[in-house]
Amino acid sequence: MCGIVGIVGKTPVAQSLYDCLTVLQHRGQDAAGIMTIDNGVFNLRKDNGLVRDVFHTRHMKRLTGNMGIGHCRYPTAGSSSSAEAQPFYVNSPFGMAFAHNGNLTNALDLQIEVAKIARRHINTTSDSEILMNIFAHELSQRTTGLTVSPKDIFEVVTNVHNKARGAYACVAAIIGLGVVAFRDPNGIRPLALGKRITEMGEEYMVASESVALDAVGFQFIRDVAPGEAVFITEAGELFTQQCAQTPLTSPCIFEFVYFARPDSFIDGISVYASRVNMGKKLGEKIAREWADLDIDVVIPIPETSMDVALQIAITLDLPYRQGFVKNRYIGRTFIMPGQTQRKKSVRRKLNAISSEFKGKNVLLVDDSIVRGTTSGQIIEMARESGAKKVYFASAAPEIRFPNVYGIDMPSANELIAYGREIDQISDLIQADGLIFQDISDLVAAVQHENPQISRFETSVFDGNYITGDVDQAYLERIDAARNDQARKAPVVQAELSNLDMHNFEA
Ligand SMILES: O=P(O)(O)OC[C@H]1O[C@H](OP(=O)(O)OP(=O)(O)O)[C@H](O)[C@@H]1O
Ligand SMILES: NC(=O)CC[C@H](N)C(=O)O
Ligand SMILES: [Mg+2]
Repeated sequence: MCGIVGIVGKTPVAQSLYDCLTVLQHRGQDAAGIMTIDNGVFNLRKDNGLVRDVFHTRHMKRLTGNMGIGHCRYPTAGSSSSAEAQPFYVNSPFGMAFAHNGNLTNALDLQIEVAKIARRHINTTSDSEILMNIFAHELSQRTTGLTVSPKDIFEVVTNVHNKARGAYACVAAIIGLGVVAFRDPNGIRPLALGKRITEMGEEYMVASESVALDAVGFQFIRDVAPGEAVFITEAGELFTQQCAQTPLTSPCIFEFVYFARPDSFIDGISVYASRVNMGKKLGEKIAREWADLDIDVVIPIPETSMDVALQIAITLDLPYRQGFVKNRYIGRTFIMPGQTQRKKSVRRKLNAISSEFKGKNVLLVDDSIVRGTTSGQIIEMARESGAKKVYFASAAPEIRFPNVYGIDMPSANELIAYGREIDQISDLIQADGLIFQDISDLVAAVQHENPQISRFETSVFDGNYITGDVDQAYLERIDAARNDQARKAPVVQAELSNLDMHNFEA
């Protein structure tokens, strides 16, 4: 995923940007950055690490200015080098900071265009740096002098839509102009718009999730529409326009399953309510298909599955107990880079309360089973704690296809459900019974909160890639480039140490 935020304020914005990034941290734990504009000068701090580790007081003091953008990164393209932490910077035209959530599916083609036609140099392997240069090139083509109208900005975004494919929710801070944000024509990644009224006037903000607005006292105005661009001038005027010819809201359904915080609203859908609905649907399926099972207690696997599990217990009229304690100082395991790190983290992160398992038949609930890292180890822990039988329920269907739109699942072979039937998956994780949500029920659970949304991005479950440009050859290419084995290769490690030329330590 990745979290993005942009603010045009009336007073310094660094602290608000920082606070927003801390509540968007669940979207990206690998790197963080903030870039502000003060008197025609950019101030930048970015590095690998959690938000709280990247920004120290000395950095915050330097991030002066009433306008700026921020990013927290979960790499899904390029490398994990700190040089690929965002925001990126480009100096022409005007000077621009740029942050991106999502993943381009035509990055290679665009890179060639950027080099040959725009004659711009890309210094990293990040797709976001390419997208920034496409945007900058279109801006330079569209404008001659120093003045840029909202109409110019909207034409630039229209041209970006005509070129870029994949998922992109973006925010750019441009010297002398303001902040521009836009969302791809399918609206795969979320983007919310908010406003704060102060004595000095109105301040505007865009952010990946509405929780970021809540955190700093901005009022939610609405979601940025798929294909739409938002332009907030330096003076604080807001302009918006639809810039795509055929936009069709198709949010990524995995945002609702796992990524987003439950207290966020995305495209008019309460993430929390959608998870409760998932629990109801799955509970009803369990009641239908496992009518004679002897389940004593429902236990969630913290943290994301908790809302789903509680509703399953209510639907089945069974007790709900907290059988695992989560170490609050360990982040999310699924978005960690590399299987070795993910595997080690499960036991450090979760510990069982034996009394809740001893002599009982337990139903463990998780939001999803991706590589099976969590489920396998958790079932083992439940047995070690004395459970008699361990059943397992997943609020998402079987994940059998790679993700190309900003979730780091590049390789089908690494997915536990790839090429396997439910019984085989159950055997692998050593469950006494395994049940998955049906895809139609998952879609219904989310759609129930906003029936106007007719389509969701569901490729990891059904292999239907809505941008229409993902074929087998493409999937093989990203598998070869980004599977766990490829990322361990020594050449990549060597490359990482050479790339960093953006940061400076103070
Ligand atoms: O099958 P896997 O490859 O293990 O992936 C799925 C697991 O990873 C996620 O948890 P994570 O620890 O990332 O975050 P959470 O605390 O928000 O549940 C998700 O909630 C599942 O528990
Ligand atoms: N998950 C994301 O949104 C990642 C953004 C971008 N593709 C990167 O890898 O930095
Ligand atoms: Mg989890």
